[in-house]
Amino acid sequence: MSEATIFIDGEAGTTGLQIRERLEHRSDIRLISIDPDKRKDADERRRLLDAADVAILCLPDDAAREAVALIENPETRVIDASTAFRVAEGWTYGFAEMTPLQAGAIAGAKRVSNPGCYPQGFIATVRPLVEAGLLPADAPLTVNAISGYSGGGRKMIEDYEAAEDPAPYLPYGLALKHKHLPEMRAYGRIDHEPVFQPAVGAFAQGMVTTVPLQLWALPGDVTAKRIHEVLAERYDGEAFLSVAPFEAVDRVQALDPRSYNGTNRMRIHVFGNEARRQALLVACYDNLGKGASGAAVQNLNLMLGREPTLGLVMAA
Ligand SMILES: NC(=O)C1=CN([C@@H]2O[C@H](COP(=O)(O)OP(=O)(O)OC[C@H]3O[C@@H](n4cnc5c(N)ncnc54)[C@H](OP(=O)(O)O)[C@@H]3O)[C@@H](O)[C@H]2O)C=CC1
Ligand SMILES: CC(=O)N[C@@H](CCC(=O)OP(=O)(O)O)C(=O)O
Repeated sequence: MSEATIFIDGEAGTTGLQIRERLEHRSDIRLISIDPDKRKDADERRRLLDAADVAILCLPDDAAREAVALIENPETRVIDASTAFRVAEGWTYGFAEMTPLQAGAIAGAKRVSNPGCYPQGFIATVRPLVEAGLLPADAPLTVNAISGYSGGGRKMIEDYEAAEDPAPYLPYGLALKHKHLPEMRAYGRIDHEPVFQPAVGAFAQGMVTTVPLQLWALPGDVTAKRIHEVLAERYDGEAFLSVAPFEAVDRVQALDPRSYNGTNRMRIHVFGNEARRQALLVACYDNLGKGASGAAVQNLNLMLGREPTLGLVMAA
């Protein structure tokens, strides 16, 4: 197996560090690093970007745009963890399980945009239902979600860890214009952006997204059980995504947002009340794992033609 040269631009940040941890022991990869004093030096970054087979960008959006513009080597492939290119033309969305064809598209792509953490849970639960005709594309959808504070990067981590009594639950995104809305709409295959109500919790890492559905308002006779069947069938055999048996939570801890921390796993649950004709679609995963660094390594494996699970923790 030939060794691939990988440069992580932003390797000292939250996402970059976690990707580094997942790659540094691998014999099929040669990691090249920037001198910490030069990490914002454009010439040095260009040199390393051009030397890489794959550059993984773990930067704020503007710095990610700048990094892409710096690249001169036409052979350098890119995985960008930021929001900058998620709905941009010429970029492949790096959510491998999104459709049966997506992993193949990522494998052949030059530019891959890692998905946002929250959108993955939303897209994973909603898109198969739109494609199966259970949810009309113009359905008015809502997504409620909670993330650990590491989702806000180094600054939020420092703030939470310095706080004496941080709020256990803090809703935000109240202006309803969160940066994840365009990708939720585009890849959820829906006509309208959902009402997205995220919250940050006083725990470091882990995430739950919830999409409530008023089944009585949908055309046809959609049941929660049918929704569960469609999702279970869609993700059957996937290494990283599983669908729990219908309503199979007997302890509330099963939906602890931290339950998949350190792994690249996502677990989907469907709950329903058939009499009221309501359902809940829930996804539980690690915002820094499947939500960020794990997905980036999964995409890298696909791009390099490696075993998809290489270097990724599978069990919680
Ligand atoms: N945290 C999360 O859960 C997730 C994050 N992401 C995305 O990943 C990206 C990185 O986020 P995260 O790791 O959390 O952020 P951090 O703030 O933890 O890390 C960002 C890193 O980029 C460095 N940096 C900033 N500007 C430049 C520049 N101009 N040139 C070179 N390096 C620079 C920072 O250095 P310094 O601190 O010295 O400025 C820091 O090391 C973001 O776009 C975010 O949206 C994606 C999914 C989930
Ligand atoms: C808790 C928190 O602040 N989370 C971030 C989302 C994580 C992030 O910025 O990264 P991605 O867009 O790449 O997923 C936010 O809501 O802006």
